[in-house]
Amino acid sequence: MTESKAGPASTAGIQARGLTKRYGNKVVVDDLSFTAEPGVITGFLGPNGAGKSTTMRMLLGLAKPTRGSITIGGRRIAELDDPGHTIGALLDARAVHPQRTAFDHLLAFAQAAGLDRTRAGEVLDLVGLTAAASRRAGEFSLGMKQRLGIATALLGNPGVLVFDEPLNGLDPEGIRWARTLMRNLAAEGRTILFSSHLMSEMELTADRLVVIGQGRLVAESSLEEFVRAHTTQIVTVSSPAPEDLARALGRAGFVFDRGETGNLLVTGADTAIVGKIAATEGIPLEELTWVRESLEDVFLRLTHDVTEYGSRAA
Ligand SMILES: Nc1ncnc2c1ncn2[C@@H]1O[C@H](COP(=O)(O)OP(=O)(O)OP(=O)(O)O)[C@@H](O)[C@H]1O
Repeated sequence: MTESKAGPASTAGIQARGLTKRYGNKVVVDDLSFTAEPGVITGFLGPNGAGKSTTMRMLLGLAKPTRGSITIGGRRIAELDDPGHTIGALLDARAVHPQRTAFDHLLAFAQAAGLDRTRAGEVLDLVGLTAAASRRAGEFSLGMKQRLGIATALLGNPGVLVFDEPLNGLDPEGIRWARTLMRNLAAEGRTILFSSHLMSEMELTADRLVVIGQGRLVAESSLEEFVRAHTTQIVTVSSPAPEDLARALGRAGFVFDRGETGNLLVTGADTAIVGKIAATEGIPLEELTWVRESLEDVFLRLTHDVTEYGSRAA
């Protein structure tokens, strides 16, 4: 391979259009449309069972859509001239032959794809596994298996990379490494689609978010827009006369919850308004500050209604 160390041979985006998958009576992916663009890390976020893996499997031609399509640059995987150089994927890091060494694992994939054996060494290096090249994959920790899976996905130097829960099992240093790697791959113009069920992982890694719940699209936007559109500001206020304060806020039409320390959590207000109400009514205050709803809370709220396992996610 001559182009293996340079950028990808070609890049294209991923487009899902009305993608639907039914298993028996169950619709697991439901009329899903989204895009993932070159040069961008697209985070594919959804609770357990939301349909992320099924969507990725349809992209890779491992499951057949019941309706709709998911394509790379407008072409289904079966229609690509050179799929091995176009798309690489990590679907299940545990799917390794336990007796094979890391190098032999990569060599087997490289040979099947018609790649030079030197490429196996190159990708081992890229994922920091050179020192473990002759160790059996069966002895690897999940984090090391994730690295090996990422190396396998990179073998053909593809322009499109699909990673299913790549941060699972990685330690903090490994997570930082994977984030930097994805960022560098995107900076080279590649399309990166990576899934997670944790907003905290997305928050620090993704540029754009595609959020799904029970197979349906819940949100698709840049991370910035997502924050702007969905996070609400909550004012936390406490007083030695909490019932007077609660009545005053209620009269002013504000919605609030009661916090654990006797404080009131007011949604849709700012500190100036709450302070003014208290001052007008002569109610003394002990604390008056605001907190932004966490993105994890936003994600749980948005997906709760459409989430089969909503009660378990709490
Ligand atoms: N081959 C199959 N036959 C029947 N049902 C399936 C099949 N594959 C997936 N499902 C069901 O489809 C739903 C979506 O599963 P999928 O693995 O795509 O979700 P996910 O978002 O990747 O979740 P997780 O994070 O738990 O892997 C689940 O209810 C799952 O049980």
